[in-house]
Amino acid sequence: MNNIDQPTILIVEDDEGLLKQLCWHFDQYEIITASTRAEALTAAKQYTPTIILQDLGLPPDPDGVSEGMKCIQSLLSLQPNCKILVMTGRSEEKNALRAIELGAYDFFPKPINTDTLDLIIERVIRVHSLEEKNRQKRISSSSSIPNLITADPTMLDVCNLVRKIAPTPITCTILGESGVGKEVIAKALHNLSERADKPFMAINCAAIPDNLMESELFGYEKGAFSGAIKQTIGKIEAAEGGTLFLDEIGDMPPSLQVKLLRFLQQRVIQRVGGVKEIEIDVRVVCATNKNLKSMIESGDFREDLFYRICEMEIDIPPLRNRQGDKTLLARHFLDRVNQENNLNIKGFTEEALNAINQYDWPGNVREMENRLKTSAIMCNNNYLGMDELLIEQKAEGVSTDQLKTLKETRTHAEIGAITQAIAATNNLSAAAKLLGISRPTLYDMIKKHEIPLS
Ligand SMILES: Nc1ncnc2c1ncn2[C@@H]1O[C@H](COP(=O)(O)OP(=O)(O)OP(=O)(O)O)[C@@H](O)[C@H]1O
Repeated sequence: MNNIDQPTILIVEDDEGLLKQLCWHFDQYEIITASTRAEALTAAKQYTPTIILQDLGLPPDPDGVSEGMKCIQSLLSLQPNCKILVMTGRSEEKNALRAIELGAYDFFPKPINTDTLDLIIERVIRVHSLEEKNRQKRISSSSSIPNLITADPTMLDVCNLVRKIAPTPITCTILGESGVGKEVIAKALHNLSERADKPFMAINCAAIPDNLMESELFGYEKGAFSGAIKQTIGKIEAAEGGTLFLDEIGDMPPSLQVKLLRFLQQRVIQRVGGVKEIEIDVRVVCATNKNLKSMIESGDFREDLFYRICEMEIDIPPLRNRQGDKTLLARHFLDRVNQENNLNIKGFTEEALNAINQYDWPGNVREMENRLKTSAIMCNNNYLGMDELLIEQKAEGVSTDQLKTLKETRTHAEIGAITQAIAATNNLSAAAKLLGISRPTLYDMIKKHEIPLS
């Protein structure tokens, strides 16, 4: 990724003499040059410049501004965070203002006064560096939950709830499809509580055979059954003082549901084969992707246990329903894979990013994490593309869950686009430009849809 303290400057200028002069003047920076829109786009993709100095008169319209304006728009849709400084002729103020409307950051007149240009560049570097730091801070602190990245309003509500109930002894059950981050939330409940320095013990009720589950949970005394060669404590006892996370609680065998209920009511256990009652102080957090209420109706889950473990339910939405999270998480995982494997993949191709946003991610965040890990390792280019991502693009057409009223569809699309633009730019002016609307209109829409800004 771009080093914000050592900026890269892309100069887009078709006048060779001026180009040389600028390169010579800015020899303390990393400079890339381009003399056409196509070259500028290729260079922007490859080097992610911080600043772009761009002439408005570019071929095939060197005496007009049409190509220059198009170049600004294309560069900004590719690199919404870069700062474009437009070079204009003395009498081109109107064009300069149009360029600013399109998203350019500033303009300066030709012939170039290098002292003025130096001042502008220094200011732009400072602003860009601050914005970049804020963007990074916002991503890591938006949820204020360690290891949980989100910008989705529903998820941010979940994070608020987690912070509120973490310090309490409430028994929570986290509901949601596989891979949505239920264990991340369970760990957050532990880490944000006073029990944080005590153990967090997780047990996956679906992964342990029924006949071993009781000894796994409650432990056993020596000689309790053949093979019990020494006294062994179970997960509940091992979690003493901390948190016990019962994952896939819907798979708990009925015989053990009674024993678990007794433990939750009396807070004592007996090891298998033992007679002594052992007092235990643990906070219990459960999770499931099953519908416990219908399991109660079919007689597969005890109603009394349900009420014990669901003093508070925390519902985690699937990734496909979260606004802005697909892009945010994809970038987060790509950064992580880059770091962990010493790679330097700069981002996604436009096609790949569209595919990431259109795909439903049935395996949720886990699927995305794994997919990006393998794709990045296969990637030999600067940008991760469709060849590595291997996501099938959705066929055109209307799925049943798209059959909403026109108003609902529009509202959903507006909220999604606004949240994504803000997540991508972390700057309301740039977001408005990216969306092709004015800043006041963006404010009105944020207010209308009650979109949170932090
Ligand atoms: N919001 C998030 N930000 C970053 N990483 C996340 C997020 N949510 C989930 N993950 C990562 O995705 C993976 C799956 O998350 P987790 O195990 O918590 O899901 P789960 O809902 O408990 O899955 P299962 O139901 O299969 O047990 C983990 O590696 C986790 O770190």
